[in-house]
Amino acid sequence: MSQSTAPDVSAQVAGHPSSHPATAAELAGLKVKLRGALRQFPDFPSPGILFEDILPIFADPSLHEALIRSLELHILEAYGGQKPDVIVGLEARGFLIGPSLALRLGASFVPVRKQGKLPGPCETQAYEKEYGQDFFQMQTGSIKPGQKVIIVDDIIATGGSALAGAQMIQKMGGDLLSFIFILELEFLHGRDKLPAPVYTLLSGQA
Ligand SMILES: O=P(O)(O)OC[C@H]1O[C@H](OP(=O)(O)OP(=O)(O)O)[C@H](O)[C@@H]1O
Ligand SMILES: Nc1ncnc2[nH]cnc12
Ligand SMILES: [Mg+2]
Repeated sequence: MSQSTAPDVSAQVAGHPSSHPATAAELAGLKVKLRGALRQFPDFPSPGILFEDILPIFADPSLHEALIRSLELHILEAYGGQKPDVIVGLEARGFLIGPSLALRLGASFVPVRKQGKLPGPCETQAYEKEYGQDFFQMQTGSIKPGQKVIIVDDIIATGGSALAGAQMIQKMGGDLLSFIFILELEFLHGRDKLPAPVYTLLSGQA
């Protein structure tokens, strides 16, 4: 098992933010570390797409820890020490981030899955992304009315995937606090179509 130097923040999330050792300098250092790990693959999965590969972050426990710590620092600062009730992750790469971030914060994790994977009654939402179309689903009732929700995913490109998640959460009465991504493809202006504040650790392909 890997060693983690991060403190247990579950108490600090509930407490006063000024007691947390969060600093802009710490976050800046973590971002530099994470930026250096990303890889790009031209023409994947189709011609003209420059694919941003975030998987090296998860291959290295210290980078993995840097990622979760960065997102945790942002949430602690953004919400004044209050924690969200639910972290929602978008299948598939959002599942790499969502559960560990939720655990760190003492929040629930709820998945958005591609159509046909979830049992029982579901909410369904069609969406378009940078290189295709698909349908997302959530189990009906997986978000309770009034719950404070943050959506996490690896990348925001056109914003279509994240918008679909937001639409299902809002249909169930969730209070969507924000969207959090590792990387933003700024030239696609995806954040402009999203109905809550957007935070991205890194920007790319401006
Ligand atoms: O902002 P958008 O244009 O919607 O694109 C961003 C989405 O595209 C990718 O998911 P994809 O479904 O392609 O692959 P995955 O199943 O590996 O997450 C990426 O992980 C984001 O979820
Ligand atoms: N350029 C890109 N790289 C990786 N994932 C993506 N999802 C949508 N666009 C992407
Ligand atoms: Mg995805």
